[in-house]
Amino acid sequence: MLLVSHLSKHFHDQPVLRDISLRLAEGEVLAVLGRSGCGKTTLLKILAGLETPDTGTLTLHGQDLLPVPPNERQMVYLYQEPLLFPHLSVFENVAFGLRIRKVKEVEIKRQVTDLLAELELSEHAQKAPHQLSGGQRQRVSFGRALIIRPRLLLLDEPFGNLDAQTRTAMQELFGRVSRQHGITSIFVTHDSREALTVGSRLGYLERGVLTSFATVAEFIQDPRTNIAAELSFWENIQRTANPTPTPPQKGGALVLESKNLEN
Ligand SMILES: Nc1ncnc2c1ncn2[C@@H]1O[C@H](COP(=O)(O)OP(=O)(O)OP(=O)(O)O)[C@@H](O)[C@H]1O
Repeated sequence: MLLVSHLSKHFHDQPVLRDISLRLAEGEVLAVLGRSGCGKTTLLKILAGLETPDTGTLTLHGQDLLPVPPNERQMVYLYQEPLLFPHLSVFENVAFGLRIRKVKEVEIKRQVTDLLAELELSEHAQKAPHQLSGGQRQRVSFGRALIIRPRLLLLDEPFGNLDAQTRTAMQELFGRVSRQHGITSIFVTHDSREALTVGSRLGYLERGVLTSFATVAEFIQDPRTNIAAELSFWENIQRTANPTPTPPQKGGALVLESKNLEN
């Protein structure tokens, strides 16, 4: 369980996070939607230990995180550019976290092979990162994170550089694999559709203030998410493209209608 209480952060005299509190149970994915500059990255950096808050507390499974250095927090922070070792194969990139933990060779082979299959990367196992597409590199980076079973996965617009179709496929894959592995994560995004696809919990960050939504319906109806406006835009387009055919009417009915109008 992650507990964030009354977290605030200023840069110089600019408030960037204001009194943020949240609670995330194990296995939940909190999707945080927000526009550019709202403080999403700063929130993730504080969780990862890369920035310190001015005020507030952070606990993970009851442990106070603030004194814990980033490399001991057992979190992984993924962002748009996948960080891979260029000289290692896909297999060895994913295996890396197990090798430094001195896991036995036979176990490494089993875990990495299984995970590569889940991430649809088996046929690319021996390739170097430069021989992969952007979506494949991002899947390797996800595999590197999953293999060490992080206590918290932090994702900062991880699919932002991918084309729309690859992005949709990655969102589905992320949702499926993180559910299977029971990974607790915070996923920040500009894209409301992405938030709805990946999030089991939903939040909106605006000028450093986090709103948490109890239901998907609340999220959809909040005008800041822009979803209701977008739905009505598509409905209008559909109506224009496929106007409802006027039901065939008898002359009498039409006459009656025009009479009524005249009255
Ligand atoms: N190290 C820093 N020093 C000073 N100001 C900073 C620093 N880091 C971030 N900021 C400011 O804090 C605000 C929030 O930045 P942050 O990177 O958290 O935004 P974001 O929501 O992730 O935006 P984007 O989606 O564009 O990356 C911005 O106005 C930014 O200029």
